[in-house]
Amino acid sequence: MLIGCPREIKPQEFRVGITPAAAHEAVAAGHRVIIEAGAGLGSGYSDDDYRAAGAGIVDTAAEIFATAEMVVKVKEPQPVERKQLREGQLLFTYLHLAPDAAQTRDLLDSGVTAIAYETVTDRNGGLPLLAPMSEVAGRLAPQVGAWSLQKANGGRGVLLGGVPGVRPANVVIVGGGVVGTAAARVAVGMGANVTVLDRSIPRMSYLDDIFQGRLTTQYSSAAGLADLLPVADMIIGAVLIPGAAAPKLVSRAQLSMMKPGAVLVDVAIDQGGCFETSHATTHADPIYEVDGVLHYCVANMPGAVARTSTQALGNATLPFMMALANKGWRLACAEDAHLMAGLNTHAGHLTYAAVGKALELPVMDPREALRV
Ligand SMILES: NC(=O)C1=CN([C@@H]2O[C@H](COP(=O)(O)OP(=O)(O)OC[C@H]3O[C@@H](n4cnc5c(N)ncnc54)[C@H](O)[C@@H]3O)[C@@H](O)[C@H]2O)C=CC1
Ligand SMILES: CC(=O)C(=O)O
Ligand SMILES: [Mg+2]
Repeated sequence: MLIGCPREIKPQEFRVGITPAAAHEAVAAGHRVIIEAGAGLGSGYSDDDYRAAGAGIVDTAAEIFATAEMVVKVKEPQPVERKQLREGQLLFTYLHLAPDAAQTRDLLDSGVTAIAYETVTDRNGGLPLLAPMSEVAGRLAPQVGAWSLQKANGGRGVLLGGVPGVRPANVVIVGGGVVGTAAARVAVGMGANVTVLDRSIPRMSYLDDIFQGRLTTQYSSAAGLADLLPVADMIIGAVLIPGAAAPKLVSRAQLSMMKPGAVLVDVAIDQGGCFETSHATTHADPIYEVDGVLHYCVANMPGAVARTSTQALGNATLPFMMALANKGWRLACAEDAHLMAGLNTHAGHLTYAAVGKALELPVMDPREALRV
């Protein structure tokens, strides 16, 4: 199979979809790999690193979209990329379609077969291609939140860990999955007073066990979260209902209950955000203020630490990329229900139920799509 990887063009996105190590494995298995010149530079990989792995370097993304049978990326295709996708081509990348009607329309119009990293599942009920980036974004969340709390950045001038004789900051984490757990680890490590809200009691038991009393767990209800708004210095939004638009857990009216200069870090922004006042921002201009409360809503947080993130993502995507290349998407998905869970669009059909529900579009059963 001809596998292509263009340079990411989303603002400040420095990750790359295929590492030299992954290119090497694909070439060793008899596939051809083409990489856009400079695609790896932001993650510290030169064109020569890819050449040494047996990949070809091409000058333009257009060549990749025109020729590759499978396009492997990191972020959702941008409008100029979407115009180049076509029926019979496989796209393997993050999509986050539920909050993105325009992208969904374009993918359906193109006819491309699109497998979304974030909806591929595993046998433990996890999301193996989302998890590595959630590990990164979760660790970054208290770090960017702490920076936002600094006075010069508009925050309330609170140090996360406090100092002897002065209380630490109160950090509330809504959603105790992969992002929430990683965020808790860093926030606890920085000395903050941490509360994690979730709706899964087994998950809260797990957190209670591993943190040994260094954080508090609380069942996530609207009333319980409202009680925490006046005391929180930082709230990290880390909820997920796989593939679906994020539920809105803090309304605009509730911002007035918060301390001026407190910060909301909405990691769930890629699924539309879990605070009513969230809208996606970029690394170039990450923070804005509404009613005195700061919002950090960068939808590609892991891009900030591109080298770590590219390696972590590449480790997770490699076995699935190889299965798709070795078997073709139909056989690979027919043999692996977890990979099939990643299928979001095929030949003009939407094949992911939660996206159809969010966007009020008809959905084809992915098993039926295998026959189309
Ligand atoms: N902004 C960025 O750069 C990145 C964003 N993300 C996003 O972060 C979000 C979280 O991802 P993961 O932690 O991997 O998901 P996860 O599935 O591991 O965890 C989500 C948790 O939310 C909980 N939950 C669901 N509804 C809830 C509610 N109403 N109240 C409290 N908890 C609730 C679930 O029980 C689960 O424990 C996703 O939207 C993901 O796409 C992930 C990586 C990077
Ligand atoms: C998960 C995601 O959207 C990201 O890593 O950018
Ligand atoms: Mg994202």
